Amino acid sequence: MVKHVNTNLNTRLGTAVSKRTTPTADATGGSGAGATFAGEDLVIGYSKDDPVIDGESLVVPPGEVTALVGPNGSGKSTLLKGLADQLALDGGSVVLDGREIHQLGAKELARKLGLLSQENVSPGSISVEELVYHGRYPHRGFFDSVGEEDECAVRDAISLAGVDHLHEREVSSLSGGQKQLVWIAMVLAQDTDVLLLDEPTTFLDMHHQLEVMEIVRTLREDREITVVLVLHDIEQAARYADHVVALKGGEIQARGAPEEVVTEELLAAVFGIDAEVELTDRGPRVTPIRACHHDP
Ligand SMILES: Nc1ncnc2c1ncn2[C@@H]1O[C@H](COP(=O)(O)OP(=O)(O)OP(=O)(O)O)[C@@H](O)[C@H]1O
Repeated sequence: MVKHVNTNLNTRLGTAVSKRTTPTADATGGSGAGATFAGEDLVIGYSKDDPVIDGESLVVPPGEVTALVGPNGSGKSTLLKGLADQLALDGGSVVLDGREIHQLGAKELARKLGLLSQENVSPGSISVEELVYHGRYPHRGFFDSVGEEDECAVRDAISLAGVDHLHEREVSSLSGGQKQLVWIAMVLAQDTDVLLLDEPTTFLDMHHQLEVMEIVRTLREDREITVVLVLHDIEQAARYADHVVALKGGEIQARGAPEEVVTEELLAAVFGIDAEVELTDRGPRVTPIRACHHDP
């Protein structure tokens, strides 16, 4: 089963990755591999008096995968939105390849950083292909510059996300999981060096969850894309991420290699569960036993 998944995936990735070798690849904004990305002393929230994130810093290792984990309401999406300039910072700064992101124009930022948000709305009746074009051009006014390279990026993103068979369908007619794959195609079409993915496996069956995580792994290995993703499945986070950052109450409680962070102590303190953690060749295996005291 997994072998079958990987064979399809490699074929799809073969096409998608190859476009990076074109001489014009940098015209898309990509600086190449391993963008540097960090947030320092971040204050982010929805009211200045009561920020969700209050003074946290996060250095994202270039060309690697960092997973944000934590209970509901712990601030993962808020942090991601602040890092993506989707929520104005009330303090601190986010620096991408040596420049503060709020100083980048919308177009330049969209060429460097892609965000898969949880709050996706598709405009009216629109086909999958049209929507992925919107992903390639997240801001109005970009359509005047559509070229062969853009068409290629859209085609590759649709193929990579495995939604070729849906490309003519109206987005509104798709299932939740199918829509999620289309949102993923949208952000892949941006062809950025930094990808921020908020719960990319939401709504997906086990097969597609594995495919999406393998896409993340292969993008990291073949293109050295810098990825920050939010995951609720802690075993998946430990297996696919190089670094795990655990949040609770808007504060970073632990960060480091998966086996350092995913411990029985952390699961009790951050998630409020008694669990057994066994270290295996595939990373920590977590067996939840019961919900214990949970202080939100
Ligand atoms: N649009 C908003 N307006 C006001 N408060 C918000 C808004 N979105 C989130 N919050 C609050 O910010 C806090 C952090 O929410 P956030 O969505 O970042 O958590 P999360 O860790 O991503 O949660 P989940 O796992 O449930 O998606 C919560 O207390 C939430 O109620």
